[in-house]
Amino acid sequence: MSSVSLDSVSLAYPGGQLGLADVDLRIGDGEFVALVGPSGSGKTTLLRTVAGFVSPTTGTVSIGDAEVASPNRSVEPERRGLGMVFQQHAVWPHWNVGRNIAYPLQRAGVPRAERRRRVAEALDLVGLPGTERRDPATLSGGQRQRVAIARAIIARPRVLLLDEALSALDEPLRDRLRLELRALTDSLGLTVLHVTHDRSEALALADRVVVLDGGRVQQVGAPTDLLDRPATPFVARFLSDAAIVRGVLAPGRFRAHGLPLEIPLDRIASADPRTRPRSGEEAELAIQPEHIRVIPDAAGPATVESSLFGRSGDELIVRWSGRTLRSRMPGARCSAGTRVRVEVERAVLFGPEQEPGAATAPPQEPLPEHRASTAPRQPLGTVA
Ligand SMILES: Nc1ncnc2c1ncn2[C@@H]1O[C@H](COP(=O)(O)OP(=O)(O)OP(=O)(O)O)[C@@H](O)[C@H]1O
Repeated sequence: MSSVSLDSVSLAYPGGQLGLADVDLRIGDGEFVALVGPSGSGKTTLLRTVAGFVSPTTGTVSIGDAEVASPNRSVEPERRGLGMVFQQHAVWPHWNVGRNIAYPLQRAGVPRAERRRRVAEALDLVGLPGTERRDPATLSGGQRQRVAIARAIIARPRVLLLDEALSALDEPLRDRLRLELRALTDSLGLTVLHVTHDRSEALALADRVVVLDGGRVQQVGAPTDLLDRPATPFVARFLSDAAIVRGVLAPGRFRAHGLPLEIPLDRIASADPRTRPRSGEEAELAIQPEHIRVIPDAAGPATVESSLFGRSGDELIVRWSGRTLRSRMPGARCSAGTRVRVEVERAVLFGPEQEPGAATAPPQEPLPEHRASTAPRQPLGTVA
């Protein structure tokens, strides 16, 4: 039995904007699933559709065995057996911690003594024992999010919906709460649907990650599958900052267009062996920054344009034949201005049909991780 299912769900907002397009998704009992995608890709819409705040235009939503939404019928959010945590305004400031957490039980008519016992139990679970009488204003941001989590789980929901629930917190608190959240949801056997703009968080926390774009599911898979076998250049670019290089398959090698780069086929995996292009055919390669080796060489054809310090190795932006490439290889240390040569250790091959239109219209959105960095603003991995 699936805990949450969406079958052919589409949703158009009253103004005509497309929120979701033909989404099929099955989330198993006790599974932790993260939803990621660029801004406007439909993450919040999908979560709100499961929650019951919006209704699908076509298709159905089921929780457990019960169909909770279809175009002509919608079960109210509070009758869907869900817990929810949002990024902000999650705790009512005029109520003390205990009353905040007890609210769902109070609405359900649970007697006072039972409410007290369960509030204490929930506070224990989120690591805030004995704080029932505290004013939320006296809590830190992380403690307030723990209160919100306690309130979300107190009614023993079947499914927990998290909308950027950790995003407002600073590192390293966010990191710690991530670990605690995963341990808590595992111990309670909760099914979790977690919306986040943070790709690393999604990959770190989830059993499976759903990548959305334009309201459509682009790929669903375990984190390692998505990184090793992205279904489309978009997924490789979005999740891994992969450079997308177009070229042609020659005997035994891939030859790039507009870049003096040839890669032997034994370093290239196929995204989908059924559609692997043949020799002489046009193709696209996705190359992750972790697989681009930059070697200092005074006679090299490329230059390190910028270098950001990273714990395990520098993050380098390399200018080569009019293109920029990103390299993030463990152990690499290289300063800006260094002449280098570039080697590709691994790449994933796509036939042209795996992303129609990609060859002529690469997405222009900067990668989220680098919005605030000193790296160049143009998207990496697209031919200049
Ligand atoms: N209330 C609304 N009325 C009209 N259009 C909406 C509404 N909410 C969302 N949309 C549109 O639906 C699409 C999906 O939006 P949604 O908020 O689900 O994306 P998202 O992936 O959560 O984005 P973000 O990461 O920016 O929060 C967008 O085109 C958006 O403009």
